[in-house]
Amino acid sequence: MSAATVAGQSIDWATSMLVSKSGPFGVFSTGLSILTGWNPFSWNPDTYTAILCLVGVFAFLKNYMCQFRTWLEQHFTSQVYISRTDESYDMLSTWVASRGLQHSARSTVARVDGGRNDQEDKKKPLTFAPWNGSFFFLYKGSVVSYSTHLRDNGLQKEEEVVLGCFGRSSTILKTLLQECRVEYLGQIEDKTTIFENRGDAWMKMVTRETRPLSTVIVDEQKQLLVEDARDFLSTKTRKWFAQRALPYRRGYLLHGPPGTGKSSFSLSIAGELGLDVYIAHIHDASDQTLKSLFSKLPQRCVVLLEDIDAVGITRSSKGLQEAATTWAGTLSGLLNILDGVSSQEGRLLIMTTNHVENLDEALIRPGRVDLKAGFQLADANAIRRIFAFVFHQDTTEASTSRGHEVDPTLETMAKSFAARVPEHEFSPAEVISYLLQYKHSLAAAVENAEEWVAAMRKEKRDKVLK
Ligand SMILES: Nc1ncnc2c1ncn2[C@@H]1O[C@H](COP(=O)(O)OP(=O)(O)OP(=O)(O)O)[C@@H](O)[C@H]1O
Repeated sequence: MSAATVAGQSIDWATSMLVSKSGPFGVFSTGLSILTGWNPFSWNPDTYTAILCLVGVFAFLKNYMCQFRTWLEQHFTSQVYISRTDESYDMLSTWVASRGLQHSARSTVARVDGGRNDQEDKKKPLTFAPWNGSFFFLYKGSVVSYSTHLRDNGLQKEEEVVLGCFGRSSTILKTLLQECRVEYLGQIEDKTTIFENRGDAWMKMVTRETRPLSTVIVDEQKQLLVEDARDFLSTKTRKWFAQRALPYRRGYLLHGPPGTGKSSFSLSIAGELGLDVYIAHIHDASDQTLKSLFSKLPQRCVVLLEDIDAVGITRSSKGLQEAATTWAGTLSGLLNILDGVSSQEGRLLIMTTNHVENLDEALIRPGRVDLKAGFQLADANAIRRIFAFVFHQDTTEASTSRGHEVDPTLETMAKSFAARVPEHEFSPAEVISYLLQYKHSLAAAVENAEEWVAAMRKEKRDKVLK
């Protein structure tokens, strides 16, 4: 059949290409006519004209329909807006996911959930969240709409969720969000949530099991720091500060070589006191960004500024000096933020550094830093405790059967191991890393200790020579 016969019209060569059986549209038209019994290429021109008119009318009305929808929303529905960077977003999305509601959304965004890979068979689990569209669900008998879109906040585009319901009262939405909050708090109880800054917003990175303080091998002096923090957060102390109009803030400086447990200790303190941790990466933060970040901190939290020396704040004979650095902020700006009114009440600031001697006095003066704690390379006692700690699980059954007695064999081996590893030469992280190779063989860990020490010494010497 020729193209002209198919169309029933006299047509030019271009049209003939379109409708020719060998062309894509010809194949489409033939397929469509076989499947549905009607063939658009056999319609007369009036039909096309009518369709075009309808499309035109719809295009014309579309704007009015959008305006009408907005008007309806404004006058007959209520909304609650939830920003992606606010923790209420996590509360809502956890609630939505727990009920599988995200499957009602036609368009979803997939993410690998790095925070939930605690089960072996669930490596890199995927989570799906509603994205760029809307869906409806029933909540306590009310229809609730859930829609997401990108909101331009002037600096960047940010995901925003809009919850909506019919009527002028948003009570049902607030009840829903309260329920999300309660459920979320129940799920993160006994866990530590870690936030990091993305630009001037705090993003939840992970919620993980609280690390008990007993798993960080530190000397008795560090226990004083924990007690100080506990006392600071008590209601009595808060009132004491309020009565004297003193800024209710506390600052700690943890200093010492890499791998001695400064970060682990900070996270454990937060866990012990039931606080969330806010890690501020100040290297690429301008003064304005930092100010905005500090003003968004919740009351009662731990703010962690790691490797504070690395941003280029150095001591100088001329006083404050910002060394040649790529840091986007300034020392004076940072000091103002730490002292300033925008800095939230009830926050514990923990700064860590490998080079306390390089820090400017102004940064660590009392008021900004109230207590300092030095972390050292492992001494004999620490080496022995680390050994007992690492191999503790292998002997759990034995120690349980004897109550909570210390396993004498483990103790003897720990002492023997400590006698073979020199004091103040290796960090706890290095010792742990060595022991983990032998997690199923205590005896080999002790036997090969001297060999490991020799290899480590050589490696360190070679590094210095390079
Ligand atoms: N005192 C310690 N007790 C138990 N584990 C430790 C200790 N010190 C280090 N570790 C382990 O070593 C690893 C690194 O420790 P961590 O990051 O806390 O050290 P750090 O002093 O903060 O290092 P850096 O200065 O490089 O940031 C972690 O896995 C931690 O569990």
